[in-house]
Amino acid sequence: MSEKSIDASNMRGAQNGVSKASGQSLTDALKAIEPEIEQELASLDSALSELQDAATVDRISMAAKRIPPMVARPQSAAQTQAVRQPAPAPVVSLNPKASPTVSATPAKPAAAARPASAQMAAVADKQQVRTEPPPQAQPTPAAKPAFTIVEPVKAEAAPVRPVHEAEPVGPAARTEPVETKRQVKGLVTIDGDNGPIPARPKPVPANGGGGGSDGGGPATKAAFHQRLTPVEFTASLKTAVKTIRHNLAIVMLFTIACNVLVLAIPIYLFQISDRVLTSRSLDTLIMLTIVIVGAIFLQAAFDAVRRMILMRTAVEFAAQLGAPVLSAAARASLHSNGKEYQTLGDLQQVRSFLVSRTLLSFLDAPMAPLFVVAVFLIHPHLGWLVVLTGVILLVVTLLNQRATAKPFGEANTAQVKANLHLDSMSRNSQIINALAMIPEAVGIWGKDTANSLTQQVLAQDRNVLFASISKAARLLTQVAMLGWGAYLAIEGEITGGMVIASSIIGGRALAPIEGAIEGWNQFSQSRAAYNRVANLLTSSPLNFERLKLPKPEGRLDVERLLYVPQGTKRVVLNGVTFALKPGESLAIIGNSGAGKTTLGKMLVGSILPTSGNVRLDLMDLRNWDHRQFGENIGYLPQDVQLFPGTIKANIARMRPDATDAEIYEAAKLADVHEMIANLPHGYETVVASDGSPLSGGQKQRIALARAFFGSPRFVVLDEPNSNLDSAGDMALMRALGHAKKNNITVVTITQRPSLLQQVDKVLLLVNGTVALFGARNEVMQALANRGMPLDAGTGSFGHQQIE
Ligand SMILES: Nc1ncnc2c1ncn2[C@@H]1O[C@H](COP(=O)(O)OP(=O)(O)OP(=O)(O)O)[C@@H](O)[C@H]1O
Repeated sequence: MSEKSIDASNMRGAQNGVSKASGQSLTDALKAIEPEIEQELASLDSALSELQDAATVDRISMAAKRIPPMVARPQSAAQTQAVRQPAPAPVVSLNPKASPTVSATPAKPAAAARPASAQMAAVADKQQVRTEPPPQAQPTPAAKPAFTIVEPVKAEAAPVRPVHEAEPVGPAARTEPVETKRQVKGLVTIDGDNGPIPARPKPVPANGGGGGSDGGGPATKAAFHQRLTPVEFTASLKTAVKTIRHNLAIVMLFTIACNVLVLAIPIYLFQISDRVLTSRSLDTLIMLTIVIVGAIFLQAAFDAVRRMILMRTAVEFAAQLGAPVLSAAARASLHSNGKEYQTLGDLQQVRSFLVSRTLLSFLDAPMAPLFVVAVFLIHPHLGWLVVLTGVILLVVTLLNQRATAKPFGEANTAQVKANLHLDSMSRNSQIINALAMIPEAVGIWGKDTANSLTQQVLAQDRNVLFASISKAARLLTQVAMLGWGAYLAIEGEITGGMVIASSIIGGRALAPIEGAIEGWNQFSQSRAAYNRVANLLTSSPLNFERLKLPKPEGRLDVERLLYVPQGTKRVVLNGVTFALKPGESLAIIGNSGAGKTTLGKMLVGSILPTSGNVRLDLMDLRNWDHRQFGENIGYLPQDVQLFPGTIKANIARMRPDATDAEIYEAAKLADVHEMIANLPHGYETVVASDGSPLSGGQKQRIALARAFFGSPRFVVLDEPNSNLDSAGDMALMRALGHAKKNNITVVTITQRPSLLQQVDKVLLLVNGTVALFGARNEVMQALANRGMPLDAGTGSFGHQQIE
């Protein structure tokens, strides 16, 4: 092609009367680059033939065979997902270090399978031709493709990654795992999803149960629970406090040095007035100035170092206690309105105090006696003046503390309430907007905020008043020292320089006390914040280690449950007693307000009974290791909430170590795999905090899969079909059937008689007491005998008749 164009250009040149000389030089130039062009053509030919070779079926299967050792080994969820994700393969092909084998070869089979993906594959191929030198397109040894797989694993390190991000290159790569999964032993395939899911070796269940997670423990440890990490909040607190103490000790050394160097200025003044001015010695002045300049630099450096240490101490304090405080708050909020979460704000408060000017004043305060001694050395009268003012300032400090502690405390309480309202507003933003409740919501928040601000103004007024008194006292003292010093100078007891120096040193002695008074508010708030942090950490029930137990079988014993909510006299549950064998299923029925949800919460330990016990495998729920218990049960609450993140992360209870196989298993068990597969992004669909883009029924079904994640032995489902259509209802029935097959003990709270077909036993709750309990048929017969057949479809279980 190049040669032809060269000839043509020559011909055109001749025809147009272009000068011979210029036509000749062009031909010469083109001839000169001819070898290079030929070489380029040869290499392109070679590259094309390589690509044709690479597209053979043999190469595809070779590529596929290389995958198993990589994907079958235990990996984190993010890693396994990365292997499954389609996007990275072409990315690898653009990497000059990586073998192009895996990305290039599937392009042609993909074209057959999915026309749309063929275009993408072609793009990938073109990129390959442009960017990959031919020698690297050769088939590589088995170790090379390992790199091509590991590469995307790194790229997939981010935990949540919607699949649409990968779409431009996705389809070409999607065909690759399809080929792979047919040949790879030990891989599970999600139909309709993007690729193979690596299976993780399952621990052998001690009781022949459904297997799955036993709390993250290795298979060799049979069914015994392994804690992820020991929980020791008290130890974390001690470590953090130790760090602060240690760093404060170092800061104190720098503070002492700083304060000693501060004396340089009064000494300089004293020397100038009493020595330099009298002797008129320029040399002395220069020497003194050099010394004072050095001292000032040194003091500034020491001051900077101590501030830097304090800043790092504050960061370390927050870093060490952040996770423990959040964990303890999450646990403590179980029995309250969630105000414990604000303890994270307390941590912030302590952190701010650690870098505040107030703390520096507190640290400077112990050095005050040094300055007082210095003033005493100048003249005892002046020393006593400073001591007297110091005492006055201490009294002012105490009065300030008394006058401000209460309003500051009240301001803080009101602020906590306002923050809780804010939190609830953010959670209920949809309803607030739909019902135009913004003015009311803002009003409630405004009331507490106004209370907080009123108290703060009151406290700050008092604080400012006392701070002004202390400042005035200090300035008056300095004036008094100058006046009395002048008198003493007139009397010849001290020199003029001494008068000025003593005034400066006296001011320096009193400054930390004044600073402490000004920052008292911050100090008292930080002290209270620290106390709340310490209380939360030391009193957390997570601190107490429980015995490691085997994976439960699912036996449930409920004994004489009484529940009277705190602060009320209402008996919600009264003498509730029943038992279930492992694998048995129970439906709790009853009218609205009968106490079903309360009982359900009690069965999963989210509220504790006033008296009585709930036992799983004979062990009271209070005595189960909290983590182990949670891992072995499932719960679908009445009010379903999903976490912001992908569907797969939600099913996996946000556990980073969950494998795709476990997620798939839960989805299958809950019979929601088909529904998820029909979503445009399947398991990678990202759910927002309000649950969008899922419908209420879809959310409920995802939450059902979450309840079945990790092969739980005991599951409580509260109104699991309240949002379901008939298809969802059927899927739920099948899910209950799967649970039965897997020997899972299931308690279903329902108002709908249709679900009762799947259960072994039925419990009728009336006004918090067990009215009927027994085998399904017996209970139904008993109800029919009383003129309340369940199949009437009314959903009413008749309080009056039973009572
Ligand atoms: N913390 C509490 N403080 C006061 N009353 C409570 C508390 N918890 C539950 N109750 C009361 O206990 C009763 C039972 O509530 P529960 O939610 O368990 O009923 P339910 O049978 O699940 O009703 P529904 O079928 O409508 O969900 C209700 O009257 C409720 O007001």
